[in-house]
Amino acid sequence: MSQYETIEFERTGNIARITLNRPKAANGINHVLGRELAQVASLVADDPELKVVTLTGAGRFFCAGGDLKAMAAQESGAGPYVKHLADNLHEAISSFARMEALLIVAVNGTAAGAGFSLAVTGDIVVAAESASFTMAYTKAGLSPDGGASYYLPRLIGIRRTQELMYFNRVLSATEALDWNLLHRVVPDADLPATVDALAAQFADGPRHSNANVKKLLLVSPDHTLEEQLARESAFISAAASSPDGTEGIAAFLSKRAPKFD
Ligand SMILES: CC(C)(COP(=O)(O)OP(=O)(O)OC[C@H]1O[C@@H](n2cnc3c(N)ncnc32)[C@H](O)[C@@H]1OP(=O)(O)O)[C@@H](O)C(=O)NCCC(=O)NCCSC(=O)/C=C1/CC=CC=CO1
Repeated sequence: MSQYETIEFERTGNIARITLNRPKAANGINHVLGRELAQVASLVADDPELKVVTLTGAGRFFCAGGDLKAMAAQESGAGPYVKHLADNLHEAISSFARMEALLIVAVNGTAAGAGFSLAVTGDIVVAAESASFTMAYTKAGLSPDGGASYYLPRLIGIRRTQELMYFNRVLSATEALDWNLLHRVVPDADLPATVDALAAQFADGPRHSNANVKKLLLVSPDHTLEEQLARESAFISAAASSPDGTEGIAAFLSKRAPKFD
């Protein structure tokens, strides 16, 4: 039996799989899901063996964002409840962003509000053809959270971010791909196999090198060229003497595929 009420969690070798599991509520984030997501994100972020974490939703939704029914049920106003949700969601997003393992997000259906924000935090983001994306926050009289105001301007620029946040435009998966929000769109039936293949590919890959890429890209927009050059230099020189670097270079010279730990 799962240790979580609203999340399925499975770990096989160096791959962990997280599934948001409130399908009857469109995998909306209530206080339990928010808390459990923060817990599971911290668990995977602290696991030094993991190379890949996958994240998807059960049923026909990826995640419809904050649970609006639970918000409406708060007798003395939804503010404190939403603060609690946002704190947990933000803890989870920060853990995913800082962890060395790669986060592969499989967007299996609608991603709305905080569900959209969560989806784009992935290092690799793959969507089913039928998936759709909408910010939805201002339509519900709320404002963005989940890092949307951080990631979206960096990914798609201010004008497109405004289009999503002010107009609540709904993007199809193909449009989201064209807008640089995703890496791949695949037929719905192929999503699980595609994600498994990507997870296996990165599970065989160089953990340290991929973690360096992740760390470099996360801070890049806030650094000067010289700061970033200094960081690149420190990272690549450490990588060159690491087991991954030693194996990668040796494999090239002996004309064979590298075998990373
Ligand atoms: C576009 C939709 C997501 C899907 O539309 P559709 O396919 O037509 O399906 P529906 O019939 O509308 O929905 C299926 C059932 O799911 C329930 N549901 C959907 N979204 C939510 C939700 N956000 N909260 C609670 N329940 C939800 C829906 O009522 C149906 O159940 P019943 O048949 O029993 O009624 C569409 O549903 C939609 O637009 N949903 C709202 C999207 C939205 O506004 N999301 C919230 C944005 S704000 C936000 O995310 C904020 C926070 C705050 C802080 C921290 C953390 C999280 O989020």
